[in-house]
Amino acid sequence: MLKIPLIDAINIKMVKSKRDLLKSPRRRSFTLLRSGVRNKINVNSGADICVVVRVRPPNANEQGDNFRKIIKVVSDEMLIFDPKEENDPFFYHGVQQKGRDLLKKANKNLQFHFDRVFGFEATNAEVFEKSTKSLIDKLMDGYNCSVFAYGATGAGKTFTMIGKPDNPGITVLTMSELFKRKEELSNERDFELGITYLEVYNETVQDLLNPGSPLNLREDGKFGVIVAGVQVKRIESCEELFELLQTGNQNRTQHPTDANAESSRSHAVFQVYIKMSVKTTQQILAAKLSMIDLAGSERGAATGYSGARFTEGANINKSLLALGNCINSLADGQRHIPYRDSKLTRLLKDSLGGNCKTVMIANVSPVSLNIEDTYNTLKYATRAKKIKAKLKKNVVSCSTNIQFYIKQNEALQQENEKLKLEIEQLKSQVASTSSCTCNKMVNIEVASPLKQDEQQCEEKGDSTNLKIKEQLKALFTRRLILEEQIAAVSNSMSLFTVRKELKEFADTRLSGLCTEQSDKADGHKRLGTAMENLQRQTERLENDVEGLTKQVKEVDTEIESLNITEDSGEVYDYCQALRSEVEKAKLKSEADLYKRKSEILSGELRMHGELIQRMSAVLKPCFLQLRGYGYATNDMIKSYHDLVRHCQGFRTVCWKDEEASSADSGVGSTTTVIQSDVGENKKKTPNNKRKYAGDKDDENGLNETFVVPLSPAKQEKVLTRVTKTAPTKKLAKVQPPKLIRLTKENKDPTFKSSKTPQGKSSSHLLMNKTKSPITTAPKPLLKNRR
Ligand SMILES: Nc1ncnc2c1ncn2[C@@H]1O[C@H](COP(=O)(O)OP(=O)(O)OP(=O)(O)O)[C@@H](O)[C@H]1O
Repeated sequence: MLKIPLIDAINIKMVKSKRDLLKSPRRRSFTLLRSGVRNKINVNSGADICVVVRVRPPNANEQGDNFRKIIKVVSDEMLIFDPKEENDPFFYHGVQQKGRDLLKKANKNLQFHFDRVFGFEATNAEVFEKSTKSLIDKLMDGYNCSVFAYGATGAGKTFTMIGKPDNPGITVLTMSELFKRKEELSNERDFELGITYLEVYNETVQDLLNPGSPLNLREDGKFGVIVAGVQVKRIESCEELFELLQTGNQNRTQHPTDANAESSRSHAVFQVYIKMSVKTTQQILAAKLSMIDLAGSERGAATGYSGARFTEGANINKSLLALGNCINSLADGQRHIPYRDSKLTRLLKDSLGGNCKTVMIANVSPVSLNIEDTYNTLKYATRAKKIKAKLKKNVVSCSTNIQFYIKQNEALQQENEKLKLEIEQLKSQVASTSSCTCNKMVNIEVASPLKQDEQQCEEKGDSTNLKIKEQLKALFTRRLILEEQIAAVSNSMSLFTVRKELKEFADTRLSGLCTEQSDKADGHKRLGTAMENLQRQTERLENDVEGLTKQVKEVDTEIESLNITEDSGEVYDYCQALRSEVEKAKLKSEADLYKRKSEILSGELRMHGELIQRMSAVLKPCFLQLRGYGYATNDMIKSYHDLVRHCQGFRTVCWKDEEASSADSGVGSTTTVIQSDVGENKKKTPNNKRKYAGDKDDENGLNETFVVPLSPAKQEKVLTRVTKTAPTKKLAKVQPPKLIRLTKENKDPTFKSSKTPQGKSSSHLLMNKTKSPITTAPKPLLKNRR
């Protein structure tokens, strides 16, 4: 059996003494009434919550003499519950008695005062005028407002809140007033309105405008209660709103009850979010209006339901009990309000008491059939009257506003930069997928002249040209596609080659660094697998290129077979235009390749930079420690200083006979090897500076032999420059230098292989005197390494 939750909730607060606890709830409430407030349950006129009561007219079942009226509306603010029946004379032995019939239950004849009492005849429009219309002012000032419709099932809550299309309820009327006000203030403020329409059914929250899976409630320190995943719909007009409300109501859970054939079995929560920017002050005002049509309270025992209906009723009562408890706690000014007891109270946390202007509409039935429900509702409403609210304007101050905009601006700028970058990336992607683009381009660019030609040809009645052009177009389109494919494949191959080289370098680096054989082996293995993959892919691509090139040849043969020469006139021009399109596409893919290569290489360069930094971080402390403890050999110190100078940008210069060791030291790539032979009479002077090809001021430089690992073209250039320098010319008079291109093949005895880190010899250019300096033991004049 279900309890009557609201009575319990209210009565718990009515316990005055221990003895009261022994009494039944029914007697307890009478105790309260007797103790001073009998016949006048007054409301605290200073209370913040506005409570109005609406008495609905009796329905068809309640008409007639079966039920007596239990509500008498005395004035706009007062009603009498279960009034005394004055015209009900009591006769005893045929004589009219002054007292009442003691066998009949006494009428309660209780006065209830509210902010407003509406009788049968009151329309929705009147209810709106006297209850929720004033909320619009509050909303415009940035205060949250909420409206509750409370009452037993069939008491007229939905009729009051939603109404019918020909008799709209207070939700629609309030909203249309809001729109009216918005229009009036449009010169001063910018408005944004969004609505949500939710239902709480069986302790789950559903979006009525976008039905789906149940939604979760979250609490946010800043924004209060948040319904995760709810869709806020923007609305611009009242008509739009009415449609949305109707849609929502159709999705609402309804089941017939004894009292109402269309009873809503869920709590419907309609919320409007209003954001207003005051144009002059830049203030932002935010407010929320919540309009709640609660599910009808019911007495489980009376309904006699079981199964799903029973659970449904139990949940409705549970949430209404929780709401009653919250109202009691708020009315008593307690600090802890048990909002978390149900989904309904959690959802309405910021709409009930606290920072909110609240209107409660208590709907009651006027006849004795529902006397208990009506009495409970009136007591509930009386209790709610005591809730105090602490209204707080939701204003975003001007300065905060500026900060907000500054932040927003920064965020937007960042986003802008990001988007710019993305656009650039997309552009390059589009360029790299030029195959399709170019394809389209040909089709477009070629199609348009072809169309013009078509017309011209038709005019001239010359269909042969048109036919050839069509053939040409088809062939060149095919060729273009093939060229694109070849370019894509060749580009990939070319990139693979670069990658392979980089991998080889990486392996050499690793070998040079690894101290453990196992590490080396691991590195080699990894590299081996990567290289195998690259090799396989390259081979596959090579096959592809072969096939594609064959196809290109076939296309070319077909084009040639058309025999188009300069004499072919416009057909020739057309053919040339198509050819240049193909060439353009080829050039573009070449450019793409260079771009891609440079990207890879700059990545590698960055990585090298990092690597060097990390190596220095390891090497320097090691060296300092060794030197500090006196373990560093002279060679070590020399090598370290060479390295430092190398890093400073100096090229290392070594004597020819020292070249091998220099190469071994791993700095061979920029080593300039100097071979001196005039040297018999020249002493190695430690303080001599290094000499380079460009040095003009020291004759010592004349006798030097440079071994420069440069490309042949660059070598020639360097040598030309060297031979033209003044001292060199001087020497040339005496003994002109002989240029020898050194390769392994020419087996020149003076050739000394400068080994690359991979151990490969590279071609070097040697400049020395005709007398072979190597045959005599070279005596370096310069001490060029410290
Ligand atoms: N003020 C009124 N004037 C005329 N008819 C009314 C009035 N109030 C309610 N009714 C009628 O009473 C019936 C029940 O009303 P309504 O559906 O609004 O009840 P309810 O409180 O929402 O019930 P439930 O909680 O079960 O959904 C409806 O047919 C409605 O048209």
